[in-house]
Amino acid sequence: MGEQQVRRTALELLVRISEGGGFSHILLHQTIENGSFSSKDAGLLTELVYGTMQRKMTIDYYLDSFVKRKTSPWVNWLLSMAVYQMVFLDRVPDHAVIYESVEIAKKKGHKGIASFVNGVLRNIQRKGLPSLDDIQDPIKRLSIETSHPEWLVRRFVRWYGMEITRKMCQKNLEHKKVSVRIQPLKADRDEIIHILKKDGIIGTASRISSQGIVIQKGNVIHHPLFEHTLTVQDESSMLVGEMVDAKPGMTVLDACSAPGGKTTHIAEKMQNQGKLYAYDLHPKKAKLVEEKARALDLTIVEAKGADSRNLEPFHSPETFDRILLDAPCSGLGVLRSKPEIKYQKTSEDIRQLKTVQKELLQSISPLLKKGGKLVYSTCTVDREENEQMVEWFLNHYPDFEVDPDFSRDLPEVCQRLPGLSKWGLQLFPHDLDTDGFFLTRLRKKGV
Ligand SMILES: C[S@@+](CC[C@H](N)C(=O)[O-])C[C@H]1O[C@@H](n2cnc3c(N)ncnc32)[C@H](O)[C@@H]1O
Repeated sequence: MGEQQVRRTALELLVRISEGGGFSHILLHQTIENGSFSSKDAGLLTELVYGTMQRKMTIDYYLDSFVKRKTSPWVNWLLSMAVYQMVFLDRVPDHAVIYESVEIAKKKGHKGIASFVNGVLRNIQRKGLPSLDDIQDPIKRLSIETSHPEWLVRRFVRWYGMEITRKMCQKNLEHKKVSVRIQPLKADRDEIIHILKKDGIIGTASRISSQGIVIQKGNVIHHPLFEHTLTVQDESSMLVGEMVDAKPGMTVLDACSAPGGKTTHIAEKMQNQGKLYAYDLHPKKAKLVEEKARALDLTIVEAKGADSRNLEPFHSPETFDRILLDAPCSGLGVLRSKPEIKYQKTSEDIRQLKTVQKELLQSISPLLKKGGKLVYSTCTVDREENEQMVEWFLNHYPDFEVDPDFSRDLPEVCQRLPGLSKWGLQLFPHDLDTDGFFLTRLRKKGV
């Protein structure tokens, strides 16, 4: 496949993602799996899609003074992709970027569009880009410089201050390393690191989970160990499995389980002994949990499609030793792998999600045994969905408290992070190079 075909595919994906036709990481994965991409082509495709999407607001700022007429979405994305390569990538010389972009414009549009694209890009080359220093307001500047909508930057700054917000927004522009979790009933972490090394994949032991390996070099997805022994999982998510504190023989509920990364981790911690009920609102997604558990030989998992706001027909009060509520959330912690989220989410979405989070907490909490533990987690950096949600819950359910052992039980590397508060731990992406993530562990009083 030639580079021009890769660029055309990248353009199609960018248009689709921006029109809400799918998440970037899923579409990229499917396109690469189904197409005949060499690993070099797959690398370029990923770079173009992620890079252009990540930097869209900065690129729009640059393009603004050069594009004086309304353009169709694909032309806008074609120009954006070209600017991304000219400004942020060294690998292709500008004249080649302009040539390729004009060729694509000719094929996809007509001569007029091709000459418009040529004109804009040559103008940029000749005149240079406007300076970001012209933006006086520091919030606006950070917003444009790091491509995060202004309302979001204001929200972050209000809660976490300018310094943390800046570090987080800058981190969100970087590539994220892949990490995997080993199935400990099948393999030993050091052994796996050794096997991977022999196959040219360099992995290092996670500081967050005893089962985690951070991949420093190489592609683990096509390794024969994948699927039956290894699960791709961000280290922040592994922290959940560590903190649920599930033991062999317990009865455990995972209320929002799909696609099953945390369910299977908990089942591993239980050494596949006891019972683990895993629900998800969408039966199709619950099937994924079942498949994942089967692939890892974890037979204690029973996955079902159900609304966890109404589990009464299935379970009596005070049934579970442990409950995980990995709640549906705004996803503002995973902007490195789903950059489009930052442009699509609204404060109204957050308001609606908070209602669901509250309803879930209300309905599952009676199912926990006295003395039992409930982990509440989200993959977002949003105080309303995190700390304030915990505060609301504890105010309304005085039979719960933040587990006094919560911070003591955290891995050492998490114990002095700035996001640790009396409500739980807010991990920022720049803290430990993970996703942004929140978790807390609550305990039902009475024993
Ligand atoms: C953050 S994801 C869970 C990720 C999962 N714990 C993992 O580690 O793979 C939240 C999940 O909650 C599910 N969900 C949303 N509302 C729900 C509800 N009312 N009852 C059960 N599941 C729900 C969504 O379908 C989604 O799969």
